[in-house]
Amino acid sequence: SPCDDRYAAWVTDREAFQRDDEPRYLSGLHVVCVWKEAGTLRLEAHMNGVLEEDPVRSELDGALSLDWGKFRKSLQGVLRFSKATNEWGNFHLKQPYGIFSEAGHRLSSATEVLDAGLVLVVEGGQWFWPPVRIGYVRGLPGTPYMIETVSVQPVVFRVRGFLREEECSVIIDMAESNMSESPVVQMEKHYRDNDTKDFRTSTQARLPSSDSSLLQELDKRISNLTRVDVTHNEEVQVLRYRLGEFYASHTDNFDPEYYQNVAAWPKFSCPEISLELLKDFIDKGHRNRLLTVFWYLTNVSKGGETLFPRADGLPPPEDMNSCERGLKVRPEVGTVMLWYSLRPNGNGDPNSLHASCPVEDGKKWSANYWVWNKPRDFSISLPDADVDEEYSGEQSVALSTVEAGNNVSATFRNEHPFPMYLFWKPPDRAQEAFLGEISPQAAVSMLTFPGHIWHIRIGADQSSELVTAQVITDQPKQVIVLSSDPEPDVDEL
Ligand SMILES: O=C(O)CCC(=O)C(=O)O
Ligand SMILES: [Fe+2]
Repeated sequence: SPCDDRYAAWVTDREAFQRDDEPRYLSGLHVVCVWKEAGTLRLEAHMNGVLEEDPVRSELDGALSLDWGKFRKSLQGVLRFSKATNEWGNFHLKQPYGIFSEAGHRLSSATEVLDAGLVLVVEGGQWFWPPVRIGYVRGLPGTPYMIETVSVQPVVFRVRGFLREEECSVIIDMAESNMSESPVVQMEKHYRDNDTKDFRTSTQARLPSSDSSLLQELDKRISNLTRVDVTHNEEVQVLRYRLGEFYASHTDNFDPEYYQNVAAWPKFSCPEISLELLKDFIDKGHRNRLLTVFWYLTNVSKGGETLFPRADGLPPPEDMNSCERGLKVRPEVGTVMLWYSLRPNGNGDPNSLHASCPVEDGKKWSANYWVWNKPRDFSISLPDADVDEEYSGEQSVALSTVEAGNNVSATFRNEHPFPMYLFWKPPDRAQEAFLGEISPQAAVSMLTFPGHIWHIRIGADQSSELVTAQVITDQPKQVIVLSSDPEPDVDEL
């Protein structure tokens, strides 16, 4: 198909799925190529985000390109998904599926789909970054940020240097005078035998964006990262953990199974949400937290890691307070993590379980930035996709994009007999992003942008000796060979 050389950035390696207790694919995210040939629309679809030897192929009547509603219906037919792929019933509350270009634009006509050629179809209705594989790094178009995959199940990314250190201190200052005990909406399953204090001991403050131009700017920066509109986010929740404080393993989304009898709960531990609202506010599961952008506002010298106990294919932990097993992410000031609590099909992802390990030295400041799959304003109801085939989606997100074609593929080849270490140097940031080792006689490729600066060092930390700094030019494919210049041998002269 005409998309053959574009698939690689959008499909995830089958080997990257480490769990043997669930399917090795991304449920509900389909990578689809659409093109016109002699008046017919041709389609090739790699279902559920993995490259298939035998992709779904189909032809549609060319006239469909004039009728968005029928086009959507036919595309859904070819991809053979139905609203029933969602596990919570009440399908009229499920949101219509979304069709996006590679740049993350929500498409709203068949002409746009044909122009895009390659599209991502997301059953859950909102953009979803495919993880591709652990260690995969992609540049966020139009920005200096690099998105690094740190886990595939759950889907977790890291973006270093996303917040400036000065921004982090301003946020801490804003929060410091407003700290209160962190509320926990305890799952019904747990509330009987758990006291909130055994579950979470940090303190928190909510900061409304309306109070701060910095927070408004961050709303935009984050929406550009998530490709989800700013109307979907909660007020940021700043967290402070002092020595020994922690948060046991939990998921950030709400599983409706656990919230069926809210009014009957003897103790309701989240004063922010009124009882009457709670049942409705999740639309019986269809209105939910989609993802978390987690901000590290300080470094932590010991402990305080964010733990994903089910990463690396691990079984569900028996002890929600244990920090023994799992993927541990070390807080670094200015870094943000992005993880998805829902799968692309809109269902909850139990692998997204995570915790904050106890701080063992100093203090940890961080923040939750929760993004929902639907707008937070309950008065905005999305149309029922069954009756509204004309649905063109919510308003498109304002993205600071350059054309996807401005990506540069840079290959660093190490011809030395020892490993070298690759760092990306964000503009106006002191902290560099460590992006991996290049073994002797090996090469590493990165998606990057003209003007990006890469540092090659002899050790894996930023204080080790700088061998060279490389500025990316605007050539689409660049090979940077790391070899020692032949030095004149003084003895022989
Ligand atoms: O502090 C962390 O690393 C995680 C905190 C968290 O998951 C939460 O507050 O929901
Ligand atoms: Fe959390």
